Amino acid sequence: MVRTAVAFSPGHISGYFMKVAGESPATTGSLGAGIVIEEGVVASVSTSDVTEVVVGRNDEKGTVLSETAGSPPVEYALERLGVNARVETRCSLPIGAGFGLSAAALLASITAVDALFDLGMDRREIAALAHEAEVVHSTGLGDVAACQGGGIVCRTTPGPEGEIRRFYPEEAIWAVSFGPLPTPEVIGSQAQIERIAAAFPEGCPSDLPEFFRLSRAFAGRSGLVPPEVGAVLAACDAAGVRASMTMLGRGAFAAGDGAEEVFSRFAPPIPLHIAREGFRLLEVRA
Ligand SMILES: Nc1ncnc2c1ncn2[C@@H]1O[C@H](COP(=O)(O)OP(=O)(O)O)[C@@H](O)[C@H]1O
Ligand SMILES: CC(C)(COP(=O)(O)O)[C@@H](O)C(=O)O
Repeated sequence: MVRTAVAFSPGHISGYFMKVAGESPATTGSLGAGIVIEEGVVASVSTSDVTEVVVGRNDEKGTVLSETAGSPPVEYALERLGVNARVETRCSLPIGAGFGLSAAALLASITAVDALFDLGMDRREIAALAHEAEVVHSTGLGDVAACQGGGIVCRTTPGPEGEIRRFYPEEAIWAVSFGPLPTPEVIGSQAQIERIAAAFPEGCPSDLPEFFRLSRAFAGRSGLVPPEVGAVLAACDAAGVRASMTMLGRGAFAAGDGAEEVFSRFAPPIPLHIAREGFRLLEVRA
């Protein structure tokens, strides 16, 4: 009989980050700040003789936009756990566009695998394996650490066990996306990593306006802002809207009145919500 476990993880938009290279994946990661968003990934994991991962994307109404086979980081995690399963991930945000969906897919999938196979993993073990898979595949450095909880997150030491501060503003967040920016190409380049480190701001933001100020200063100095994102940010400046670039994706995010209107001049604005909680199991069904 096929059994299925379903789990969810929020996504995460980095406003700014800096890579910290350790001797192992566990000690490698990033420092930085970002927003954990309720728009994440649901993973349904079912018993199966062979491992198969299907990556699905829906619109807000549930209509399937795309379905592709395979996810190297998720397959890596299953292999490390020594299990075979059918994994189906569902998200609505675009993949590879700076919304931390690789980390969300890993956290949701591992949480569901743990429940399905009664592996007895605790939250720290689930996060440690998700982080390892992210680092090994260069798909992320700090998103797993962030998605252990909700809110606006500031990470001052690397890894899921690092120092993390959170606060929970009520503001609505908006995003626009012009497509992916391959994370491995950026975090795998020494020149880019050095420039990013030089742009990294000191300290943690104490409120949302300060988070946007620090993120925006970082984006400007990082050399990562493509022209189409630069145009959106300039329009936000002109309208007095707090905004910055989604790291690492070709897009922007913003808060407050006016954000939706300014973004709608460039691409369909995507409404986002600041998450209150991190990854979690939803159900196990026979
Ligand atoms: N929803 C998802 N389900 C399964 N795997 C995913 C998902 N999103 C991303 N991945 C994996 O991560 C890779 C992209 O990583 P990355 O560029 O860091 O994406 P993101 O910016 O969305 O975190 C994809 O090629 C895929 O292997
Ligand atoms: C910015 C990034 C290195 C990648 O983020 P994403 O493209 O969303 O996977 C993130 O993991 C971080 O360390 O802050």
